[in-house]
Amino acid sequence: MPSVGVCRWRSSPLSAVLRRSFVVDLLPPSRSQLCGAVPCDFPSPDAVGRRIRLLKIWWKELMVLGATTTAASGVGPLGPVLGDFPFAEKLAPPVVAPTPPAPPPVSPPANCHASRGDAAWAPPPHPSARRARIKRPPACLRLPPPHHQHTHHALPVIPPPRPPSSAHRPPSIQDRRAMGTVVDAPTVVTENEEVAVNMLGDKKVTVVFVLGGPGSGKGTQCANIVEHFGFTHLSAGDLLRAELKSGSENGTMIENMIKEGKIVPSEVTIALLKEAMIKNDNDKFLIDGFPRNEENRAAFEHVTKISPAFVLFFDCSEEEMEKRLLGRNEGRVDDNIETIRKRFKVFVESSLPVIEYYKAKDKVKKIDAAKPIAEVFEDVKAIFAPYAKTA
Ligand SMILES: Nc1ncnc2c1ncn2[C@@H]1O[C@H](COP(=O)(O)OP(=O)(O)O)[C@@H](O)[C@H]1O
Ligand SMILES: O=c1ccn([C@@H]2O[C@H](COP(=O)(O)OP(=O)(O)O)[C@@H](O)[C@H]2O)c(=O)[nH]1
Repeated sequence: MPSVGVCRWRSSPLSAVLRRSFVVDLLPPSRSQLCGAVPCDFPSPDAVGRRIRLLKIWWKELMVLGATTTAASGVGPLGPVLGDFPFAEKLAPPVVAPTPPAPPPVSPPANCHASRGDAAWAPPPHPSARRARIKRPPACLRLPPPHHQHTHHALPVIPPPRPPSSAHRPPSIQDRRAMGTVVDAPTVVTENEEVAVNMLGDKKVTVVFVLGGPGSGKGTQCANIVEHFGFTHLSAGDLLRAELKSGSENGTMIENMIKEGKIVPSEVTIALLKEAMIKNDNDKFLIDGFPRNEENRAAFEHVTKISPAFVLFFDCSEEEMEKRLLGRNEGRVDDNIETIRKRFKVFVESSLPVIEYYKAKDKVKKIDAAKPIAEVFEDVKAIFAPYAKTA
């Protein structure tokens, strides 16, 4: 039974908050048999030690199950990664807790609809996992079987970007990246709700994604919406530009991606958006220029547990957008004809599918953005009327 356990570690893109994250992607069937992703934020070397010990125990369990490992670029098998872990040498000789015997076969609880052998079902938490107080979802919430799949899950929906060449094709690196994003407490993102139990805890937030090609007028209209409807404007592009100016460790990478019109890795952008939302007291956010691809979308929903109230889509011809961008005069490194053409291509290939995704959920409000600014805003106002400031 070829099961695959993959592990990687990474540091937060925010240099100010140096938190190490260990992510284990367990691909089916191990994922359901064991524990899914292991959420590990490491505030201190002691905590690192505890988590490493836990991971080692889980690793042994995988071995008991006959798992094999697969290495792929940027992702390493668990064993070597543990050895490479930067804090490992700071630990006293690692005390590996005695591995309890593999748990005996257990039947699913009566109130669980999944049956034994069903990929959705998993045995109860291993005692060692309980000791470490890792939050685990109820067994029934883990990996629903295909015929029960809903759009939102405790685990991210991995969109099918291309048909698998064989039934057992392992997920791509992009799939794994989307799957492996760290979560603190698996929670279901609710459908058709403007707000959900989310990363902001009890604070209910309304999020509107503002999408459209480069130069379609997203930023211009967001400024109007802020003024009239009291939203907070979070431009993903502006956050990335600020991050690169701050001298962040990701600065060079961000700069290169922007110059090339490419999409910055999700974890970087999402960390910035997340931080901005947490810092802000407002409960209404316009997220401008994000998500730019399907991976951005799945990772954002997975990490924040926030589903947008709707998507405001500024529809505009490339000809008009090109004219506007060349006349924008903001000194941006990407407002040159060569990069503009690349950005258009990325928009069509990567961002339009996100709009299609939300269209299928009836969440897209399309605006004719080719009209003059004031006329576009008249259409925008009609959409935002329910959010009119009451004060
Ligand atoms: N409806 C419009 N008609 C003409 N020019 C516009 C319109 N909307 C925005 N612009 C101008 O086009 C440029 C790009 O707009 P911007 O809001 O920065 O686009 P985006 O945020 O989508 O990249 C800016 O110089 C802006 O003043
Ligand atoms: O979520 C985002 C938003 C922006 N960008 C990068 O930032 C650039 C500028 O984006 P912005 O939204 O500021 O401008 P637009 O292209 O919409 O005019 C893009 O081309 C990308 O390289 C990104 O990678 N991810």
